Amino acid sequence: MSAIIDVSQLGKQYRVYRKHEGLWASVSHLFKREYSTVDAVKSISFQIQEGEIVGFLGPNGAGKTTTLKLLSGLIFPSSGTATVLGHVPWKRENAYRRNFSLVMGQKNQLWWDLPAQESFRLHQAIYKVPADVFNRRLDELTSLLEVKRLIGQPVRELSLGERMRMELIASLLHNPRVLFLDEPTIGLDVVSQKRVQEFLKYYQQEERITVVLTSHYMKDVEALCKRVIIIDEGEIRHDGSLSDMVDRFSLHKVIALQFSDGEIPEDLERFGELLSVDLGVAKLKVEREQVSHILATLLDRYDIHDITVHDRPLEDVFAELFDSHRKPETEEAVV
Ligand SMILES: Nc1ncnc2c1ncn2[C@@H]1O[C@H](COP(=O)(O)OP(=O)(O)OP(=O)(O)O)[C@@H](O)[C@H]1O
Repeated sequence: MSAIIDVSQLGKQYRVYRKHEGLWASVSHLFKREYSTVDAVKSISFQIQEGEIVGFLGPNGAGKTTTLKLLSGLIFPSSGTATVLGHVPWKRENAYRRNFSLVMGQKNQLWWDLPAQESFRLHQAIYKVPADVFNRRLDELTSLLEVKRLIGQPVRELSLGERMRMELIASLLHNPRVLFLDEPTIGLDVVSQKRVQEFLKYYQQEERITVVLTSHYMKDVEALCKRVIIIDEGEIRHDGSLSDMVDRFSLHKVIALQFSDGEIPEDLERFGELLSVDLGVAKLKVEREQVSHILATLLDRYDIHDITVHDRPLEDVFAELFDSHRKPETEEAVV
């Protein structure tokens, strides 16, 4: 089976204007500008099969949005190739446009001052969706996302969560086969995040569409993605199952302990970092390779009522993985 998304050695460089400190430097650089290049994406390759939902993860500035923009044909690559549904995205063929959608959590595609239903009708016209199909899909999507009563209200009056749900509807009305989601739950409260996650899960399973999702919320990733591609500084660091990712990058585990006498021993920190003590349960962060040795020693040494070993939360695994890669921001971007 050929891949629905096939990316081969794709690269994107941006030209950035180098800014110098001080008035004299600013004036002289008005006449002689200095540029440098940023490798936003460096020769990445991956394939995604039809019906997969893949988390595309990485720290700020890793190259996620750039990759999604390339795959949506919004920008041209500097090197390499890609096809989505057999189309080269940056050729911007109509047949491709009709079959994918890009939703960016930080950008609106809906008209701010108009009710969402007006934007939906515009989409219907652009994508030439027949009236009966459009009405049926709109009815289905607005019920699933529980926003039926809001589609006549100007978008600017909606809450962030309601607006995001409208954005999703707009992106799905023409029944795309591939959906790129860039931070779809950014800024949403926990309840709205969960609603969006549940909708995406249901919709993706029902329609078997292919989804590439970037998110900094690990709850989104845990709820939706079996496979994750991790990108950092424009390069792919991991492509595989979420559980393999945790196994590979999580250097620590957490041991939760409850002592029979309810007391926390004073010397517990000699085994690892004491993360918390809550309702008589002590959580100890220990090196993964030491877990069995530490468990044996603890059981031997103390009278223990209950003991369990957990993986660290995904957020912590990521923070550990990417912590050392932050760069100071000294350059100003130009498009
Ligand atoms: N238009 C642009 N001009 C110059 N540099 C850019 C431009 N867009 C992105 N970059 C740079 O390319 C790199 C990758 O940016 P990108 O937006 O793809 O990262 P990201 O992984 O989506 O980050 P985030 O999680 O913060 O959204 C960054 O160093 C960024 O500063």
